[in-house]
Amino acid sequence: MSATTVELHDKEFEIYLRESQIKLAIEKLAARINQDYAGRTPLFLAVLNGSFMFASDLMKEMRIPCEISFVKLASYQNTQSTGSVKELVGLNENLTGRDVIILEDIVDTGHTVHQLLEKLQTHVTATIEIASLLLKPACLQHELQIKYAALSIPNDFVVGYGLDYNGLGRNLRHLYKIKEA
Ligand SMILES: O=P(O)(O)OC[C@H]1O[C@H](OP(=O)(O)OP(=O)(O)O)[C@H](O)[C@@H]1O
Ligand SMILES: Nc1nc2[nH]cnc2c(=O)[nH]1
Repeated sequence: MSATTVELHDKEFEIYLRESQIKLAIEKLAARINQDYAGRTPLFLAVLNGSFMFASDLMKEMRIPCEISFVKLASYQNTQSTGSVKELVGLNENLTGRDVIILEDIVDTGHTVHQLLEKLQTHVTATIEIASLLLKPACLQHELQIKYAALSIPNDFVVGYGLDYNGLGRNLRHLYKIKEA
């Protein structure tokens, strides 16, 4: 048993999706990918940090040959402008001709995946798709085709199962949503 509420920093969170529900959704998603990519060897690109737990559990369900690599969109201060721009780090693979599947823990506004897709445009992949554990359809601000979304959720801030609130909560085995004050 684990707690139905957790406190992280100054906020309280209540249980939202149990580990068993998350695992079931990942099994179903993996079954689709196993079927769709039969005869191919997809390369998963998992976006750190949040996706580490999802990536691990999804990989264990893959029954076809596949590879995984971890990338990160790191912020650095642009000296020319006030805004911060992101740099793609960790991409050491040759993506030419590969069937790439981006792995995200959550697609919220879609900014992250949109930026990542832009950065991957210079690579001549065979195919490129997005697989996300969580999708907040009401929050999307980009026209993105998220072919593989394990779970659609409302616009609540969630933590656990890899997702953090200011660094804490990634270790939680269930998913929690912020408690209304
Ligand atoms: O669709 P979006 O609005 O862009 O939000 C989704 C992104 O936000 C989180 O990453 P974050 O930048 O918090 O970094 P983290 O993975 O290290 O927690 C999450 O892991 C996604 O990458
Ligand atoms: N932890 C966490 N990170 C996010 N990034 C974008 N949306 C979310 C969310 O709901 N929770």
